[in-house]
Amino acid sequence: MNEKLMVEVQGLSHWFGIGAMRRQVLQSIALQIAPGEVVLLSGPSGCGKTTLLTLIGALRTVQEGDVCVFGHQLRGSDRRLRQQLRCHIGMIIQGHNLLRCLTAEQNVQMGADLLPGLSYRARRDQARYWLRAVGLDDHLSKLPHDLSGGQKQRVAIARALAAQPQLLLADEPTAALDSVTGREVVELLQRLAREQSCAVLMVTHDPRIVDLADRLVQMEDGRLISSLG
Ligand SMILES: Nc1ncnc2c1ncn2[C@@H]1O[C@H](COP(=O)(O)OP(=O)(O)OP(=O)(O)O)[C@@H](O)[C@H]1O
Repeated sequence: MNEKLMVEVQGLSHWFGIGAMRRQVLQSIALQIAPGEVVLLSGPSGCGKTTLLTLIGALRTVQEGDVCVFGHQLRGSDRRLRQQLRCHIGMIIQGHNLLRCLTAEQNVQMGADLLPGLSYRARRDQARYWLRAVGLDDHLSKLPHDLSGGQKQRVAIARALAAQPQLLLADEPTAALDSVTGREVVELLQRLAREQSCAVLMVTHDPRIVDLADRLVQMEDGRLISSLG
């Protein structure tokens, strides 16, 4: 285990289903991500990208292989450790996952609520800062159903960033965004990676943001087939 790495995956395999329906979706994956590194993960639909992301994000039980996050082994880990680690992992998932009864500002403030020792006002200021950073300062008090798909995606991104994660896992974060906004958002993620030594692993099919990555990793049929630095 290398403690200087944010993520160290070795020999990771994963199966879904039981009995005759059991099917292997990840095959002996190896992946390392250093602090401040932005890694893009791409590959055909169904090849296992989201499964890999959720395993690294401590949202699934590791069946076989090593998954070390911030130097902690997830295989065989208890629920408390996974909960503690998740406080430092930002997730931007497909479908936004915003709370419908909360405004954009309140949704983002939930991210800042994970930071210890901040007053209500400081957490609110954090929420406003990140909403401004994703270009939504005019939409603070809107509920999710009054926002477009791209705006909801930006609120979800602001919420993840407001928690100042050490590791950010993003599943197609630019999918609902136009090319200018998509690039701006990824530039923001890149800046966060640099300034806060946060590691970023992003699933994307978006060729417009490839140049913003430190490394491109390609996946096919549950295997990593290439890694270009
Ligand atoms: N909970 C589950 N139960 C059973 N099979 C699943 C489950 N989740 C995913 N799978 C299957 O595992 C395989 C990998 O799915 P995964 O969502 O990781 O792929 P993906 O590369 O992220 O696809 P996409 O680009 O379409 O989001 C697919 O064949 C999928 O149908």
